Amino acid sequence: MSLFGKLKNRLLKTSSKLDEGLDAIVSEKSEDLGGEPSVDATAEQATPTVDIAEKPSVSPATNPVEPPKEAKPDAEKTPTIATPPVEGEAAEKPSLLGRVLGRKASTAGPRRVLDDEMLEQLEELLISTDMGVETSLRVTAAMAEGRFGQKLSSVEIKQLMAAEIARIMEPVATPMPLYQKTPQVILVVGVNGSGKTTTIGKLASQFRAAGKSVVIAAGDTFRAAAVEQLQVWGDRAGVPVLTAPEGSDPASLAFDAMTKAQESGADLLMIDTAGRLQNRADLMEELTKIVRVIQKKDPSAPHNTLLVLDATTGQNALNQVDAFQKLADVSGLVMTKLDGTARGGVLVSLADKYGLPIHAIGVGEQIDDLAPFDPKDFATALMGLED
Ligand SMILES: Nc1nc2c(ncn2[C@@H]2O[C@H](COP(=O)(O)OP(=O)(O)OP(=O)(O)O)[C@@H](O)[C@H]2O)c(=O)[nH]1
Repeated sequence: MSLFGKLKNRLLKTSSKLDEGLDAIVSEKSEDLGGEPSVDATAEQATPTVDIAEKPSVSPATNPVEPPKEAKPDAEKTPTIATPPVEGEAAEKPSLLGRVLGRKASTAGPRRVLDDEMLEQLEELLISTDMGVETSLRVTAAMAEGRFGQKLSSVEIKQLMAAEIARIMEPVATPMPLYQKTPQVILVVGVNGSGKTTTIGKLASQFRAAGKSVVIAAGDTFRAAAVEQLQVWGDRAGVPVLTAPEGSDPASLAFDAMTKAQESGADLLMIDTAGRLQNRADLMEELTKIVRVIQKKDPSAPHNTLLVLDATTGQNALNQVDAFQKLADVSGLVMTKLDGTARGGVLVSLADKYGLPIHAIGVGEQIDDLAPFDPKDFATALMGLED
């Protein structure tokens, strides 16, 4: 099955929620006209299709290949870990949304005149997928522009919304940057249960597949179960996991791990951290100390601080971004558990509000269930459009 097919299947809950809601809204006051669509649903084709790996940055904070600070090492030109390029794929595969929007909208089925009432219902529908009020308003307003009073079918509405969602998300869809400097240190933060361990395992496996040598440090030293779980994932990925006795200082483990990674010539060091957001002062101290000690070995480290978020927490994910931005210098996001949630809209909200790079999305519990974030595929799958 294609990646898009997988993504679509896995975003089924959000898209079927939208599907049912849209059908109900349109058929509430519908006219089954058939014939030509009264709106040009292909107009959004003008949305620029940007090659993610090569696109220019929208702001320094979202540019993965440009060293954000002097202290950061030089970035390689073609670094894509959560998006390992498949040979020939880019050339052969036309833009998904382009294909979807390039197709004539289905002329069959009921249509409804776009008016204030319908617009409000559409806003509510998007809000129900955790897209947030502001972002939902933005999407529906863009969709309605120049189309007020026109008759729209569900498919046309989906296409217009998908185009707007893809437009919002394009600037944040950036693969995790790889730097020439080794070991590249990746600090992984996020609340307990968000999927940090799983994501580290999946990433390690992708790094290995890309020919990189990886070391993992089990920095949540206070929870034996968390360490064991990380070891399981390290085994799966074929990557060594450095641990320390339960209750020992995570910063000291990070220092040892950094030493080992340097001595063994590892390309990447991923450091798992505790996620006790309930005790922020402690967590902040812990994270600050980890950063301080690894900087003794390399002043430019950590080179990435990945925040792992759980999509099933919906809008609460935004609070977590707020909180972790205060605790650490978050450089990018991974959103997990997008499969099986009806709250996938939160990712749009996050992109709209914070503009932090989204490096990858977790779409299952298996080792290869970490997908590159493709805004067009995501928007199309989120809206339940066909490939
Ligand atoms: N369906 C699904 N489950 C996921 C995904 N990512 C992680 N999980 C599951 O979420 C649960 C928590 O994942 P962990 O990786 O242990 O989360 P953590 O943040 O390390 O949690 P702690 O070890 O408690 O700090 C596990 O049961 C994972 O299998 C995903 O993308 N999809």
